[in-house]
Amino acid sequence: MIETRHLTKRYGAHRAVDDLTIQVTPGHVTGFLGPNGAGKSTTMRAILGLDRPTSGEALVNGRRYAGYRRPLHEVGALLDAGAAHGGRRARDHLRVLARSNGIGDRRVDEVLELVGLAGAARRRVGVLSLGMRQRLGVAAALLGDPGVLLFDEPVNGLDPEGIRWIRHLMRDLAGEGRTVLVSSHLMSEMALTADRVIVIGRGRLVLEASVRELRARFREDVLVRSPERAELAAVLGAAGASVTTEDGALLVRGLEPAEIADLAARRQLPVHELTPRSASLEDAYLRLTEDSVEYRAKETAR
Ligand SMILES: Nc1ncnc2c1ncn2[C@@H]1O[C@H](COP(=O)(O)OP(=O)(O)OP(=O)(O)O)[C@@H](O)[C@H]1O
Repeated sequence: MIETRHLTKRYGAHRAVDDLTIQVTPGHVTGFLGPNGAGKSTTMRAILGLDRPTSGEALVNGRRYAGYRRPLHEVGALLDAGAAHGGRRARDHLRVLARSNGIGDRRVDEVLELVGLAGAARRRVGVLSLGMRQRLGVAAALLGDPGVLLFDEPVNGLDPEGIRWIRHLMRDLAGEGRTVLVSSHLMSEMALTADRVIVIGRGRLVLEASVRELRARFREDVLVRSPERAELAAVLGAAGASVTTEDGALLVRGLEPAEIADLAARRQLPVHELTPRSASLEDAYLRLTEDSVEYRAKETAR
């Protein structure tokens, strides 16, 4: 479990994180979303004790990161794939980290195997591809078998196979009951990976919701097909819905799919299709954060 309470981080007069209170619970992948400069990395750094909050606090399992003697057992993080020393061999990089937390070499070999790097254990970090370095970062995060994991933009620069691997890994880790927080500025990516999202803008909380709630909130209409189209349209209209037709289908606003199905069933009107249609999550996200984009290109007049 990760919590921030009234977390504020100021750089000079600029509030990178502004009175942010969030809870990230175990058992699912939580997407941490916001435009560039929204404060995602700063929040993650505060959680990991790398940045000292100006006020408020960030806790992992009820304690500050600095309060843990062997923090790798509590929380693992993938922040910056370039962080490892380039001249060091992959396995040695992990061994140094492991030792500082009382973790033995056997676990090092286990995590190398787990991330598919066993064959590259003796290669120097500097010659590893970006994808392999990302895997090495994940191996480091998993060393202490922690219950809490943070990934900062983990798919950046990865090829499709690498992206699929990391998505599966995050879901598996959450499935094991761990707390998984993953930052991204792409809602489309999070729609595939996350169960819940926390959206921030200009350091402030914009929205905390499940992906399912988000889709429902941005529901546009329900597409309904029925051989008794006219009669069904009249029934739905009488129940307060606004109904239009398109391509032989009814487009219904103002009623939930279950209400539409119940009304049709009561009149014994057959329904061949009932499809709730939402604005794309990407559109929903853009609408949510449009006031908090730090730098925006000016619209060019044509
Ligand atoms: N060390 C620093 N000194 C001064 N300003 C900083 C520092 N670190 C971050 N900031 C500023 O704080 C704000 C939040 O930055 P942060 O990196 O947390 O955002 P982010 O959401 O992770 O963005 P991105 O998606 O671009 O990584 C930005 O305006 C950034 O310029």
